[in-house]
Amino acid sequence: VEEVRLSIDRDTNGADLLYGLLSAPWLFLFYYLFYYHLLCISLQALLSAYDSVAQRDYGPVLPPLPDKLPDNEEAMRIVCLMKNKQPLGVTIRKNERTGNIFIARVIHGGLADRSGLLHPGDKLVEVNGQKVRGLQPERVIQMLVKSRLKPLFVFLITFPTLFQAMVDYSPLQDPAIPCPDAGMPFSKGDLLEIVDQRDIRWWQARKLHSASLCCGLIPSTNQFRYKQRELWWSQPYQAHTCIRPCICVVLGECNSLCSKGEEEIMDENKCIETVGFRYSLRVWRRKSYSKRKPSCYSCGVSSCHSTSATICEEVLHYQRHIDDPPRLIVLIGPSGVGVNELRRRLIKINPNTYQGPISYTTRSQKMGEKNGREYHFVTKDVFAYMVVNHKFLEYGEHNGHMYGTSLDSVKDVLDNGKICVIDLEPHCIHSVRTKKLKPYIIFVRPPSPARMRQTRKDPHFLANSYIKRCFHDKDFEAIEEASRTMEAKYRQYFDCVIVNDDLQDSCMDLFTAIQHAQEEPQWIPASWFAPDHL
Ligand SMILES: Nc1ncnc2c1ncn2[C@@H]1O[C@H](COP(=O)(O)OP(=O)(O)OP(=O)(O)O)[C@@H](O)[C@H]1O
Repeated sequence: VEEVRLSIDRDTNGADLLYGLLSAPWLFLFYYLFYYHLLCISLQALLSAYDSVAQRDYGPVLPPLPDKLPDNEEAMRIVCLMKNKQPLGVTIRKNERTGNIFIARVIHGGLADRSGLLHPGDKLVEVNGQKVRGLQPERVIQMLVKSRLKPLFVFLITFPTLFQAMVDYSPLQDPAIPCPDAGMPFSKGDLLEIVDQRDIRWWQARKLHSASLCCGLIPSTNQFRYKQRELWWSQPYQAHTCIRPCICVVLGECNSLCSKGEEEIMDENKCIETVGFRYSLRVWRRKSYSKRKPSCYSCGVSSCHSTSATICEEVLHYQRHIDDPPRLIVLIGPSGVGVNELRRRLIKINPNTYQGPISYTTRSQKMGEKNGREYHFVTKDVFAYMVVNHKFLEYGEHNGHMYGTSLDSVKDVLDNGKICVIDLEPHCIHSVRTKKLKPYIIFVRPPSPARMRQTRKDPHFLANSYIKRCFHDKDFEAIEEASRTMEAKYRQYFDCVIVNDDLQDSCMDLFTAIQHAQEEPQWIPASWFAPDHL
């Protein structure tokens, strides 16, 4: 200001004055400093903006995991879907008993289908952090629909599809397999996870509970059927050795207990104390084995069931609910191994928990017997009517009289809340493998013939046993042979195997197995389970 006043006093030209002022070095320095400062500020702002952008987490904020997680972590998934106007394309089902919500169907071509993230059978746990258990399906659908144009987080548990092998398979002996080394051998009863079913002839699977996590090729159901047809046509010239399916057998084929006179078997009349046991039926069975004649009475339902036409059967993990009826306990074993002795002891020790079904017979009622206690006494016509109407799980003839175990008598026991324990011929297994009965099948295996000789001929034991039966030495080899044959053909159906060596130990094993069957989760065919599960 001072400099400008002096210039005016000196009557200086205005333009010169302005020029002088603007070109003054101090002003230039001022501009320079000012712009430099501005530039620094801008750069700083730019860098801090960059930093904050770079540091910012643009990933989804996942809802916290629920407290109770299943042991199998692989089964859990959190799925994030961005919904547009299109419907999600899933239907929901609620298990009324447990309140669990499941995906029932994934509509082909819908959003869920195209995402590949949701599958039928998946259990929904949370939708956007909100628990869904117990909610009505309509409410869950609303929750799914609401999050249009916002990320939709679904916490779910998937159940891998598992199958149980129904045959033995050896790829190295299969001439049809494209690469034998890529094949996966398996045995009846193995649990398989089929990971790829796209190829019509060869699936890819891995074995559960196996040290190797690698997948291998196995024949598809189509390929298996084709092999079966080939096998059928090639008989008797050449048989496939790579697949050993379960082949339908006739009674007597696998039970080769050597001949035994009826006098060696305790007289039926002395067996009034065997109330409710199918003693006569067993006597009849033994007679049939000894004569080795195929019987047409062996089973009420066709024993040549379709499972022989499948390579594997889908299974699911099942935990019996407290309100479910108890599972049917089926004991299977070669004649003479001690199935009846074990069953009788179990029921005798705890008659309030275990019970056998009351059999039907056409023989006349004896003194001291009561209809519906020892047997249901019926006429031949009634019995024939029941046979025709598939009422029996198993039936047969002894001394001109018919004997049979009906499905209804088994249901009566189960409906009373008791655990029904039956013994059955293995080829009749299919008659009990139903959703309602959910049988737990225990195979009773003999110990070595030497141990059998020791235990079965012990006079002290015989004095205390319920059923007194004399064995010859050759019987023990026959029992072992029958057991081997039975196990080879039917082990895919066995849930548990008990070796009947020391009777006390075997009783404990049986008791533990039955408890396990009723209280612990088990693998059961998906067909016994699916409608409630979904
Ligand atoms: N662990 C055991 N130790 C010694 N003896 C046994 C044992 N288990 C069973 N027994 C005896 O073996 C004989 C045959 O048993 P049981 O009648 O129960 O056989 P099963 O398998 O029911 O045969 P079947 O179907 O032909 O009647 C009986 O005398 C029984 O007491």
